[in-house]
Parts: sequence; C-alpha cells; structure tokens
Amino acid sequence: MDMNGSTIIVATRNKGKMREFAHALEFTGKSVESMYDYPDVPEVVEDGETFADNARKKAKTVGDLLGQPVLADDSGLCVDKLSGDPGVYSARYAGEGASDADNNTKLLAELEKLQQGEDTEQPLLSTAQFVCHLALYDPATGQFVESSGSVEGWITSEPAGGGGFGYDPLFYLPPYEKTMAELTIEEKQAISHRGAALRELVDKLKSSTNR
Ligand SMILES: O=c1nc[nH]c2c1ncn2[C@H]1C[C@H](O)[C@@H](COP(=O)(O)OP(=O)(O)OP(=O)(O)O)O1
Ligand SMILES: [Mg+2]
Repeated sequence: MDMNGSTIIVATRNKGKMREFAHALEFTGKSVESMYDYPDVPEVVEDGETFADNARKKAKTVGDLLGQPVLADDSGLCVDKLSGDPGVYSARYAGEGASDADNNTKLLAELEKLQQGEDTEQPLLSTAQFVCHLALYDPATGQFVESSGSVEGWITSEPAGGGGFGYDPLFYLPPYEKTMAELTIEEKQAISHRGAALRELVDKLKSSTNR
C-alpha cells in the first residue's frame, strides 16, 4: 500500500473519532483529514451486516471518489444482555439522526426494562464490548489492509465523565474503576478497541513496506 502522501484521509464525520485518529497518527507527521475537508463527498449508506462490511464500503466509496487511499472506521457497542445489540446499528440506535445522548438514554431504557422485577438494584447492567474495524483502501491497486480491535467492559446506569464520545460515559472498566469517558485520550487509546485496531494496522503497514 502506497502511503507516501502527506495526508491521511479518514472517511468519517465523527468528531470524537477524528480527535482519536489525529492523536494516534501524530507520530506519522502527516496531516489527518476527515470528510469535513471534503464537503462534497456524500454520506455513505451503512447497510452492511458487519462492522467489516461497513468499514470496507466507506473506505472504497470515498477512495474511488477521491482517487486516493482512504481509511475508514466502523465501530459500535455490543451488549451481551441485548444479544449483541446495538452492534452495527449503534449510531442510529434511537433512530436516524439520533444524538449520542439519545442513544445512551435508549440503551439504559432497554437494559432497565430487563431488570424490572428484580429486587436488587445494581448499577452494572450487563457486560459489553466496544468493537472497531478499520479498512484502508487504495484505489490504485483495489487492495484493502484491515484490522480490528475490541475491549470488554460493563454498562453502568450511572454515567460518568466528560471525555471521549458516544457510549463512553456508560462503559465502565472495573480494572480502572472508571468509565471510558473518565480516561484521558492517551489512556483510552492504550486500551480501546480503536487503539488496538490502529496498532494492528500500523504493524501491518510497516511489515508490508519493509518486505
Ligand atoms: O470509542 C467509542 N466510544 C464510544 N462510543 C463509540 C466508540 N466507538 C464507536 N462508538 C459508537 C458511537 C456510534 O454510535 C457508533 C459508531 O458508528 P459508526 O457508523 O462507526 O460511526 P459514525 O456514524 O459516528 O461516524 P462515521 O460513520 O462517519 O465514521 O458506535
Ligand atoms: Mg456511521
């Protein structure tokens, strides 16, 4: 994969993801661009059945349009007591155009419904995983380089923290006794699904260019 350009284009409009990519890719010395730098690129319909399908679709659609390598991230939250929901529907769990706050409210409502009738009220409602799939697509070759990562935690009924984005305030990490939203960006990067996927992708790119 030819990544010798001076920019890395990420096919996202999520400002929380953008912050994390800019931070994680700072070491490359390249500028990290998002779809806010390419306002004419249309929204890609995320109709895949898996995170991988959606990540590939976003990278390929935007990469073919711009004629440059493009990185895409498809990610979400899989909650065990909800049989893996919201999964690939995480961004629109509370409906099309839902805000993070709307989605968080919906998630707690669904889990609290399941708790009705239980006499013990405890804040940790279910185990859950954040999952991230990355796809880097080069239109010059039609090739993809892909990676993925996940992190295990609990959904808490007591939201906390102002960092991160999305479901982070509800994602409790017992080893830290904190939610993901209470971690610094460095701490989140070190343990998160996206951090793990990014490290795997960078390793793959390094070993392919050193061959
Ligand atoms: O680290 C995370 N911390 C908290 N929440 C997260 C995280 N990572 C993904 N999530 C949630 C946010 C959104 O509800 C969905 C991603 O949906 P996803 O389609 O991949 O992203 P998006 O629509 O926000 O932006 P875009 O498609 O332009 O990259 O999962
Ligand atoms: Mg999306």
